[in-house]
Amino acid sequence: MPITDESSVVLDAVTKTFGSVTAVDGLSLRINRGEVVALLGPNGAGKTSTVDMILGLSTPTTGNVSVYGMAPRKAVSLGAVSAVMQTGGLLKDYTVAETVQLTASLFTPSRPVSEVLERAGITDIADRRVGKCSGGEQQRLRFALALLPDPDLLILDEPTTGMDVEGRREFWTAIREDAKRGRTVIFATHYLEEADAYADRIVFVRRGSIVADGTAAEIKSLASGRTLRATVSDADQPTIAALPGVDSIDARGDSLIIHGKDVDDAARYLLNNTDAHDLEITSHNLEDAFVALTADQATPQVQNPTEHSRVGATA
Ligand SMILES: Nc1ncnc2c1ncn2[C@@H]1O[C@H](COP(=O)(O)OP(=O)(O)OP(=O)(O)O)[C@@H](O)[C@H]1O
Repeated sequence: MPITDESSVVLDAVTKTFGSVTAVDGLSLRINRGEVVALLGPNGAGKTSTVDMILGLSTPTTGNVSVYGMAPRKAVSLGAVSAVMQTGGLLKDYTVAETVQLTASLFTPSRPVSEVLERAGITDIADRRVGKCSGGEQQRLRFALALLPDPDLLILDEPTTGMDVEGRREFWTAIREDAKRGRTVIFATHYLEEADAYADRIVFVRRGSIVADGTAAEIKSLASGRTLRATVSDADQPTIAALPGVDSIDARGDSLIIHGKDVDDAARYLLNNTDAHDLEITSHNLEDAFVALTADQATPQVQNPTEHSRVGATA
């Protein structure tokens, strides 16, 4: 269907409660066309609840969700949105091609079977029975099925759970290749490396709210800081602790571990004034950011803006 709205998905102050549990807590988010967005967060953060509302499988308790300016269910019924779910929906005795053929007969219009098999990278296993396919192959089959209506928006909820490394890599290669055509992709994951490798934008969700929104590099920079390790026997720790940029010092035998936003001054001090050697400076990675963002105490450097268009991480 021709889509004119620049935004694929808009969530406006969306809350979803289940009894006394608040799964989604006043979440606002705008996803533009062509973005590949990871909803990243720990277990129970509210990712699936959010995805379900975008798919029209459930409705917000308060707030509003629109997909291409429509109610989600309408967008799904028009073929503008497809989903690749984790489990279910496949009959083990059919072959891969028969499964796609059968599903294609439900859609009018539908992309050709051979085309979606090709795009999902499963042409070579078209004659294999579904029951004999690996987890990764079955997920690529689900991906092929999701492509039949040629959706503008593809939604994947933890699509690679239980898959081995190779299966995951092949699955994501197929998704990424397809996304190059301009399809909007939203996927929920708690695999940091998946979000890092495959998303243009990471929306970090914690306890039903967005705590960070930006590129992987921007999210990583939220765990901003460096660690300086050195072997040193004569360092004056109070002097180092007072240097600009230094947050904390850990002494372990002859090793000194200095943490801080910027440890260049500390390195300079050590080299000029002590017998320090074997200096090593490391920066934090996405995993550090994940730990910082999911820590129980709210991290002071992370804001929680109420409106999330492509704002970048808010450090
Ligand atoms: N149908 C439901 N009834 C009751 N509570 C629910 C229901 N669905 C979700 N919840 C609760 O809402 C919270 C958010 O769950 P949700 O599945 O959205 O999180 P998630 O980020 O997808 O987690 P995971 O990574 O473990 O799948 C959790 O506390 C969960 O137990």
